Amino acid sequence: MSQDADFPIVVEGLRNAFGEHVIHEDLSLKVRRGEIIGVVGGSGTGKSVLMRSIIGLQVPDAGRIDVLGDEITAARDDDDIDIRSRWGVLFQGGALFSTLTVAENVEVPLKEFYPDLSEDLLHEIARFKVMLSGLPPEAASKYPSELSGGMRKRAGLARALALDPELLFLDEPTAGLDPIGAAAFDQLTLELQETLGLTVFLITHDLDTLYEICDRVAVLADKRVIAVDTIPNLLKLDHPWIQEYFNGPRGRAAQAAQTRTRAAHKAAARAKAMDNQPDTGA
Ligand SMILES: Nc1ncnc2c1ncn2[C@@H]1O[C@H](COP(=O)(O)OP(=O)(O)OP(=O)(O)O)[C@@H](O)[C@H]1O
Repeated sequence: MSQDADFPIVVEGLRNAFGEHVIHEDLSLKVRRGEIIGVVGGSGTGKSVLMRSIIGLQVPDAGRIDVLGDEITAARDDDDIDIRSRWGVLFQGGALFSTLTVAENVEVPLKEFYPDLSEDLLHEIARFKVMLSGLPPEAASKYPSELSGGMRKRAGLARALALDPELLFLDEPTAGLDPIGAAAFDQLTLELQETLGLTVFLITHDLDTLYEICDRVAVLADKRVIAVDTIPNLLKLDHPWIQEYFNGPRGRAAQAAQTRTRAAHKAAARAKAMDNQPDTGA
């Protein structure tokens, strides 16, 4: 299999700086097809700048980025990136157009990439994406200001899914959500990844999200990705930030919560299996 089939995102030797302020130096990262990769790091370590570089919104000073086999860093401008329709992005805060309804927001990328679609088909696709994002049908005709924070995130997700992307970029999707809303959003992300076969690049500070749904976690520190691995393997590393992050009080609480969730799932599965046992009358 070719490299881009196995790794839809490949970043090599990336350098980003704003004036004297160097954000990334010789940063490399390979994202595997079909995984949910969590991207973590202290505030200001450049997680969003990395995402913006990958989707061509930030031109790096050096390095090479390939997405789905296309060299993003060779593109002259945004329109030169032919594969923009193959990814969807949920920016921090949703970045919805406030003067458009949720359905109209979802229709924006559809109209851009498929200008010949009929109005009826546009509406139908938008309604389907709204439903896929777990919003009630009536949300389609609402304006962003009429929605709760959690519903706005889902509306942003509906727009990110508009073009049936292969890659989904999520920038702090659970930030600002209550724990129940955050857990529901995590499960939605997992379901979408499993049913649509998405590769998900997920920037987060949310330890529960990392434990619950991420296959691997990339850690940004010292201007580069210092490790990419499963959480159990990251815990074996003795980097101070990794230890403080995953083994600090919040990290341990998230780990304990995951153990409890797994135990509850196992108990439920056992109970279900018992219910399905044939009744021998004994
Ligand atoms: N357009 C810009 N001009 C100048 N500096 C910028 C620009 N964009 C980002 N930066 C700086 O780059 C650094 C990394 O920013 P970025 O938003 O990627 O951090 P982050 O890791 O996503 O942080 P957080 O977790 O707080 O969201 C910050 O110091 C930020 O101020």
